[in-house]
This record gives sequence, C-alpha cells and structure tokens, in this order.
Amino acid sequence: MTRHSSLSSTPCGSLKGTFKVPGDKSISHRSLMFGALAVGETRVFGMLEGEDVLATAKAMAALGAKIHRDDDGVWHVEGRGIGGLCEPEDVLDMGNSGTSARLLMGILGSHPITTFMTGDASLRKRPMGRVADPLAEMGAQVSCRSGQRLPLMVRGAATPMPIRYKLPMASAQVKSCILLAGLNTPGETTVIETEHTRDHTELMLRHFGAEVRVVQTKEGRETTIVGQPELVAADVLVPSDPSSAAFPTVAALINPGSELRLPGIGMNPHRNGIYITLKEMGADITLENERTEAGEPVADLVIRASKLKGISVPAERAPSMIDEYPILAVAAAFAEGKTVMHGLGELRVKESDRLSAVANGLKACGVTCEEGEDFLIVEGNGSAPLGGGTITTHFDHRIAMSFLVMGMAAQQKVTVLDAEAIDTSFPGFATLMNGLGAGIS
Ligand SMILES: O=C(O)C1=C[C@@H](OP(=O)(O)O)[C@@H](O)[C@H](O)C1
Ligand SMILES: C=C(OP(=O)(O)O)C(=O)O
Repeated sequence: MTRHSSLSSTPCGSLKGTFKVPGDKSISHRSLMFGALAVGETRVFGMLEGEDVLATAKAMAALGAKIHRDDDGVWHVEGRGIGGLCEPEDVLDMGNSGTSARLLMGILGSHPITTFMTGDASLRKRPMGRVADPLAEMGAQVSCRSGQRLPLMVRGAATPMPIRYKLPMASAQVKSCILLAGLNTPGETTVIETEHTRDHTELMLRHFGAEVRVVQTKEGRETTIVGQPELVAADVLVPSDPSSAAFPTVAALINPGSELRLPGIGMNPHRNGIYITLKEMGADITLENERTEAGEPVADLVIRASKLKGISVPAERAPSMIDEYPILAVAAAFAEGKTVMHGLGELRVKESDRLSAVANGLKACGVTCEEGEDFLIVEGNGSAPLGGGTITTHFDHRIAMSFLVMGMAAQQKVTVLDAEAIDTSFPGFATLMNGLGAGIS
C-alpha cells in the first residue's frame, strides 16, 4: 500500500470530555489466533479493528478459521482445533504488524503445513531470527530472506520437539511464539525470561483451557505450556488499550485546563509503566472503578492538566511501557528538567528505529535531547517547546501520534508525514481527538 498523507496539529487549548479508547491490540490479536485454534465458536467483544488486527483476522481465515463480524460489532471465530489449520493457498501478508508475524510463526512452526509470509516495507526490515532460531530448535524449517527478514517460509515440524529456551531479549512476541509452537508439541515447552514482559498469552491460553505453569527460579521467570491440550472456545472481553490511551493522556496533561475521562482502560501490571512514570513526573491521573474484567485489571482514568518534572525512568520498567517511550519523550519535552530513559535498545527494532525517530523529531521541534545506543535524555524547561517541525514517521503509528500530540500544545503547529500509519493501531484517532477540542487536520 502506498501511504503519503500528512496531518498537522495546531495548539488547541484545553481538552475536555470522555473518550472511548479502542480495544487492546495485543489481546485482540490473541483472541483471533486462540479462537482459531479452539474447538467451538469464540466471541470477541470490543475487538480493535485496526489494520494490524485485521491482518491477523485475514491470515487466520486463510488458515481455515471461519471469522465474521456481526451487526453489533461482535467478532465470531469458529476454530479448527489445535493441529487443524490448513495450508493457505497464497502468501500471508502481515502488513505492518510484528505481533501478527511472530506469534503466527509460532503457531505454524508446529503445524505440518508450508506457509509463505510477507509484510509491508517496515515489517520487512524487522528481525525474524529471534523467532526463527527457537522454532528451528523445535524442528520447524524457517527460510528467511537474507538478514533473517521477511518474506519467509515456515514448514512446520511433523514431529515437533519441546524445548527449554532462555530469551536473549525482553520480548513478549518471542515468548509467545515459542509457547504457541509448544501448544501442538507433545510434552512441556518452557520459556525463561529475566525481565517480565506482558503476559496476555499466558492469561488467555489458560482462559481457553490450556495448562500454563509459571514459576520464579534463580534463572528467571519460567513459563511452561503443557502440549496438545484441547483449547475450548471462550468469550473474550477486550479492554481499551493502555498504549493507545497514553496519547490522549499526555495531550490532556500538557494542555492547561484539560480534564479527560478514559473509561475501561486495561491496567495489566506489565503494561502500565507509562502511568506509573507520568505520576512520578507529577501527573494528576486518578484510577476510578478499578475492577477485573475477563481476567484483566481495568480502570477508568481521569486525567487533569499538570505541571510535569523530569525524572529518571528505571531501565527495568522498560518492558511494561516499551511502546510508550515516544509519547513519554513528548511529555518530557514539556516537563521542567531532564528526563533520563535507559534500557531502550528494543526501540531500534520496532516499526521504525524509534529512538532515532523520536530524537530527530524532538530536535526538529526545538527540544534539546541526547540519543545514546540504548538511552534517551530529554531536556525540558517547563514550558511549551517551539514545535514547528515536519516529522518523518517511517510509517510508524506511534511516532505519528506522539508528534501530533506535541503539536497540540507546542508554540507552533507540527506536521506529521505518512500519518495513515495511525490506522494500524488507533483508527479514528484524529476524529476522536478533535471531538475533545484538538485541531488536527
Ligand atoms: O506481544 C505483544 O502483543 C507485543 C509485544 C511487544 O513487542 P516485543 O515483544 O517485540 O517487545 C510490543 O512492542 C508490541 O506492540 C506488542
Ligand atoms: C511495536 C508495535 O507493534 P508490532 O510489534 O506488533 O508491530 C507497536 O504497536 O508499537
């Protein structure tokens, strides 16, 4: 797809109102994949209808699941059972979505079928060796383009072997890939992580009836899946996405006089690092009606404009807010003092090299910052930065939304190139924000 539309945001004054943030992307992907592997009909309420999740839906349908959306917006997935996926007739196009590609590779790795997979220009640059290597240990054949990139071919193992695998990097996608390959593997497959990444795969596999054990040992957090269970269809209630909610949250914090209410935001403790960090910076964010919905903690967020101060964000918090550093960097540009962020190496292999995309964007808006191999330091002076930049997003939705938020409160408008990338995770972002008082056009 050719993408070339730009959007600009202008200083807008206070934002007010209640905002229904779309469904969680990680949970939406998994509901379609696990529904396709379950016996019976899974219903998904509140699914994110962004391009990334729709790429997963299309792929699971090409693998034999029956998927449709009813008139009330509920998605129905009729599964094939573990081991029951059929060989797709054509190449699977995972679009912009690393989660779709890597989790699906795990599923395919233990199905005795051959599948070809590709993605857009951004996804074709991202590393796939991190999943191809453990899948090869389990007996799958994965042939990638040079540099372990997409397009690639997965020939699933006819007799997959369980492994015990220590993750070389903090990645929920790699962890999930191996656990999903373990689903159709006899015996027990174990993944060890030294940093605790998001645990939606573990929680949701249990919800669908699989046995997943987690123990903490001196090696790290060990997650074991018992192979070849029968997954049973289940209803999934998708909470609103805390990663998407971070954009209106920061927009409200930096626009004096703002007050926003964001109902039903997922508050999984391995996803909420941005809210802890913003509060440490002095943000007025209140959690109301804290509750558990379908196994996930959820709360209504009330956000009021606040004076922010720079802080040092601990590196070990990075996995719980890995997608939120671009918008945190924007918040830091409005804060008083230095915000120091460490442990950001993984940002270099997302939809873009987010570390340099953020640093370049901040500089284009007159913000002083220092980019290191795996750190970023942003210097704010407690007032609105100059703005006025034109931002290269590299088709990265989070870079696009972050700098549109910057333009809402900077001194001059900010223009973001290739803003259509926003539809991958947050369709309707500009319309929803404008409904609260933003000026995005
Ligand atoms: O498992 C998931 O749903 C995700 C894991 C993270 O990626 P990594 O596992 O590469 O850190 C995150 O950046 C991505 O947006 C979604
Ligand atoms: C990194 C992201 O997603 P993915 O890896 O699925 O492309 C993201 O949404 O910020």
